[in-house]
Amino acid sequence: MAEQQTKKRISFLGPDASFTHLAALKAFPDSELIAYTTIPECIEAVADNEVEYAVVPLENALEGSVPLTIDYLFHEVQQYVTAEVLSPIEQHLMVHPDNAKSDSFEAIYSHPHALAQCHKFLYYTFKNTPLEQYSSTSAAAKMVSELPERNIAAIGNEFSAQKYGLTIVHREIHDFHFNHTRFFVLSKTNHQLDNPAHNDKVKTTLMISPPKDDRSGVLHQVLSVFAWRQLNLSKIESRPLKTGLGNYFFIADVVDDEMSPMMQGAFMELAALGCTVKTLGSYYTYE
Ligand SMILES: O=C(O)C(=O)C[C@]1(C(=O)O)C=C[C@@H](O)C=C1
Repeated sequence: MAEQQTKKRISFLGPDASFTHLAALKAFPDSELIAYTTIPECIEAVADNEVEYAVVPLENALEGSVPLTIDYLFHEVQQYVTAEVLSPIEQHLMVHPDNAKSDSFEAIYSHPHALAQCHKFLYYTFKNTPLEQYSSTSAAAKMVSELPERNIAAIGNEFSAQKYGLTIVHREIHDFHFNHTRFFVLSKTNHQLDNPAHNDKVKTTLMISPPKDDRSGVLHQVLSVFAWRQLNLSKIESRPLKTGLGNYFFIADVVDDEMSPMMQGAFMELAALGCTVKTLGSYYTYE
């Protein structure tokens, strides 16, 4: 008798109708999706075996990386990227139906990345309206739906307006088109999942801490490790080590499998240079 496949449990940045929820639905249409309030809680749920996978936002095409995700993966846990998911992002301004005729608001609430993606719209349309950061776009939408007596608005996706019964009063308010967010699917074990739109290209994400002697040219040396091996870096950026101003680690995406001979050689050379490398594993790219 076929083993009863227990449903996989997936944590995501909630509540329902966040962009992360939509990404989790795309990646795991038949799993048990469990909403958490913050990104660290999603990641800790994997660490504590409450769930098998976490879906968390990593970077946005307009705003760049989500620092909390990167810093938590670097400083707090060893987890692996088993898949990446890319989602188009459309931001709308929404209000409780009782306030649908307002043309000014006490405040506008949303996730900091969502507020930043709509900076120009907000500056030119609601210049003097306080912008309040919230844990997620859907949390902001849910709060606005529960407080009709306050003349406030939220920024979020169409799904959250429907879910929480809000009226969209300004559509597509993000400043640039082609707005996408990249999400990581995290696990305690290093393996690769099929993703809904993967091709056979594989990426590896590394967190590289330079040697402590702070000698000049170390970044050039690190880049050379990949360059002469023709290992394509699709991304590299620095993040504070939190050991003092000017101390950084680098997060890099390399377009190759970490088990390839060239990548194994790169790991050895980086160690010989005195670098510490934390790998987040290899995964199929999402095209
Ligand atoms: O707030 C949400 O809906 C999220 O899923 C988080 C998040 C993010 O962290 O960037 C995801 C996609 C958008 O860029 C806006 C916010």
